[in-house]
Amino acid sequence: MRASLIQIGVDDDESIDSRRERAASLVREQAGADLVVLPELWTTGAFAYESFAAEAEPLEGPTYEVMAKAASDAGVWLHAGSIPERDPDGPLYNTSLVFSPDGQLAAAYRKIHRFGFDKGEAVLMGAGSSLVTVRLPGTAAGLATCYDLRFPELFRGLVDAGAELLVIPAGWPERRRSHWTLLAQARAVENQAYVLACGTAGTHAGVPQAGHSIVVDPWGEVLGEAGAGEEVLTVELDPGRVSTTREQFPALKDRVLGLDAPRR
Ligand SMILES: NC(=O)CCC(=O)C(=O)O
Repeated sequence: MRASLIQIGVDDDESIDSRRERAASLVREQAGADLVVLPELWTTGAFAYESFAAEAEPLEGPTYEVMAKAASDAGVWLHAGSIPERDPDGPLYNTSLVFSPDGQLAAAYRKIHRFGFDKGEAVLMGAGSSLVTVRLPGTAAGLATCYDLRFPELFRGLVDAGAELLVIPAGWPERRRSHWTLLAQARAVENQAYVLACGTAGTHAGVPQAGHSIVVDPWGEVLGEAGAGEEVLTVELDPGRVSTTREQFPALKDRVLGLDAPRR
């Protein structure tokens, strides 16, 4: 299985329309890959809080249309990263879209853990409440977004639902790059799953981005890591390695659930 992570540059001096077209061209260039991944909120930038409301789109808005066509033109499974979604009956959401190679929406995931503590995304967007997995040929992917990476219980839920690939679009800042790499490897090792974590390059809203998109195998080995700039990271995965790793080193079977709370 060939996966290509498009670590697109998100800079304030490029219009969203231009970046959308450029992203679609980059997806088309990945024809021959099995799975293509874009990052979190790559239209606005994950930290461009002041533009979320103005640039939010309905689920089936312009990014959906362009990405559905790009997926079918390239004949790939496309995790199109996330968009600021405007729910007609509710708040904004940070919503990831996955398209099948015929351009049909296969899954949508609303980010559960919103970043910013009491500011930014945490107050501007609503929180998703549902885990999402999507069947891919010969495997299953679990979806998470950026700050979700810090919450291991979410990934355990995805593994319990059958996920073997954990796909994480992000807009992770350079300031905390060491956490990004460490957490991506930790999620892979503890869940004995592939981690595909795709970030952005460039600087938007004054926040330099880490880049360094990374693919980690179920043993925790880094299969590929991008640099800081715009780049397409392509790796070969063997989904069968998830079950062999889980059989040969069956730590997941030793989980102990429902522990008693400490006595006071
Ligand atoms: N967009 C995000 O979720 C940023 C997360 C982040 O910066 C962090 O967890 O650190």
